Amino acid sequence: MAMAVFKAPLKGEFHGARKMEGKQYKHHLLQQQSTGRRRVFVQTDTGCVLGVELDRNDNVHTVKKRLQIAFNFPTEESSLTFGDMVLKNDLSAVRNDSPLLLKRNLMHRSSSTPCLSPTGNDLQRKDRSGPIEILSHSPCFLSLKQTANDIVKAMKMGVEPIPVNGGLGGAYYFRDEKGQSVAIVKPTDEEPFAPNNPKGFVGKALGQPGLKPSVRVGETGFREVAAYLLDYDHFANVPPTALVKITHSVFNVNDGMDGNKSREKKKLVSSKIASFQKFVPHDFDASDHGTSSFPVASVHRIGILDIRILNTDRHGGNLLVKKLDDGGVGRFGQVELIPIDHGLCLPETLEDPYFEWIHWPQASIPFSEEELDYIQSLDPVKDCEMLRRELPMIREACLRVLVLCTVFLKEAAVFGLCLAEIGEMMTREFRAGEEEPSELEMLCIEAKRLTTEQDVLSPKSDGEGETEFQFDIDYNELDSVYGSETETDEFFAKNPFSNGRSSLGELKESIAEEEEDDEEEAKLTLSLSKLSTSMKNNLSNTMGSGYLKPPKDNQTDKALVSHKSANVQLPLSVNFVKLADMKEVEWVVFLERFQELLYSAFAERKTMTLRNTQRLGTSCKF
Ligand SMILES: Nc1ncnc2c1ncn2[C@@H]1O[C@H](COP(=O)(O)OP(=O)(O)OP(=O)(O)O)[C@@H](O)[C@H]1O
Repeated sequence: MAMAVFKAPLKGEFHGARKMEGKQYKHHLLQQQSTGRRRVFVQTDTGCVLGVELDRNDNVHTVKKRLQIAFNFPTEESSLTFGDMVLKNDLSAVRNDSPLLLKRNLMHRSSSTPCLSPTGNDLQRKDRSGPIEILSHSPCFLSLKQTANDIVKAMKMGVEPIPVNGGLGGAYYFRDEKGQSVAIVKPTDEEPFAPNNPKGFVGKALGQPGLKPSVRVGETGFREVAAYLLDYDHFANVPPTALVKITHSVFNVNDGMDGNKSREKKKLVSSKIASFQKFVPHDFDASDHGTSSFPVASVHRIGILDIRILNTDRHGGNLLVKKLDDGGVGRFGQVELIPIDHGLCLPETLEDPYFEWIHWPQASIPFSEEELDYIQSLDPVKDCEMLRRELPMIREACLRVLVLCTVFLKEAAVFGLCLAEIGEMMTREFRAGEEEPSELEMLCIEAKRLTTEQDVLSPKSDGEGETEFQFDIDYNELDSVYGSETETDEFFAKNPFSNGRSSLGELKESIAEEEEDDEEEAKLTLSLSKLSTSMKNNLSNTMGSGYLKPPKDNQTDKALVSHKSANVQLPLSVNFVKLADMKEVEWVVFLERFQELLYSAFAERKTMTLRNTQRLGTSCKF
């Protein structure tokens, strides 16, 4: 049953348009390589942004020196990071237009540290970039370039952006000369809990675990862009989205990490890294009205995207609805669906997704031939290559989630499962107040167990020079964010956001932790034993009883306490299985084992659906 998903080439028909424009892009890359000149955008962990021109001779040291002058703070006590990578000295991996993060070490930051914006106008003078700079020369963003030009023209005429009232994060409608909204801009440092959030949800530095523990503060913007880039041929209708460096006085800058005081009165100009999405005129969203008028194809296409990117936030408000005709008095005619807000997709670990469409009748209708062709044309390896190229800051952990979910989708579609069935297999259930792993997670747990039994995991194959993923970096990051071991313990004791381990990576192991692991193990075994009979039967039939062995990486991210700041109450979130802690060789074996387990899991799911349909009677068929 396992398909050769990694060998399947991309089919031209779905990706043709972007391929055509690729030549121009390649030319740009070659030019850049030959001169060694690059421009990067350095963002401090409190949100301030500066464009910096690099030449061939630059290294981390020389760049930090320049930043020290510009930002007016000692940069030797800080680290420069680029996605997963902490840059030591060499800058050759850094690509043109990349955003870099300058993080101060903990001892130099306190919650009262003001956001770095020492002399806004000075900074602007040193930074020669324009008011809106798209952080890519890729042809994928050509239409947005025009939108950006229209906005700049309008700004010169005095047309001001309008802050968006709803939502937890800072967002702004930018307008054209006619005063019409043409783009929605969401600065990364105004996300929920980020230092410059305008709605009082503050308290964390960029790079720390955010609203969802598996999505770091300041990293929702590139996810929005990833969703657009992965939506080949606008199959799901994601509005064009780019990462930009944008400068305007409308943006919010707080006085301190924990402060709600913005410097609104001063109205200083500030530069931000932000997601920049085409504004799509619409009539309402999917939470406002009944869903029966939604076209089956639109629901399927959006569902296919949500599955690939493990969207944890597809609620009704994130599906805009545009009426295409007037269906007569009191009736809706044709509508178009526009999926927005993909900031919480591609988490760093497997999470509980949220698929609003899961119980819509459209999701139970089999995929069409065209949809099946599209799914089969997907190539997760090429997707990763493309994302690494376009969004070099993307974390390997996110890419693994993308690969796993795409493999799952492809295999499930070949087997004949419908959208609802696939979504259900990915979704966790709550039983007796406890969250249980989804069927997908159970399969991963088992695949991981089988992987560890392989020869490749013997010490000699512990690959030298293997890629180290962000979990390794996390230890350092957490040390620098939360301090030394003692400080860390104290932090976690005070901060129920964590259960004493990083939500994104384990901290040092200790004897106490092993004891805790035993307890967790017992708890999880109990939890797993309560799993749906489908999974249990299925797994025990195909794998023997060993499958109940619980994972070692169970983590709970607990609620935060005080009002609004990062100490707001957040729901519990459990991490049943990590993907990024596997070395490359283990990951490949894991994927093989995973695919081998799928057939019987799908068969069992199909049997369950049939049983339920028979029990409910034909009237429940859509
Ligand atoms: N591309 C778009 N075109 C038109 N309107 C949009 C677009 N994107 C967002 N909006 C509008 O802006 C509102 C806020 O956007 P969005 O939900 O993406 O922001 P958010 O800050 O992430 O919100 P939340 O905290 O609810 O997740 C949406 O409810 C929608 O009305």
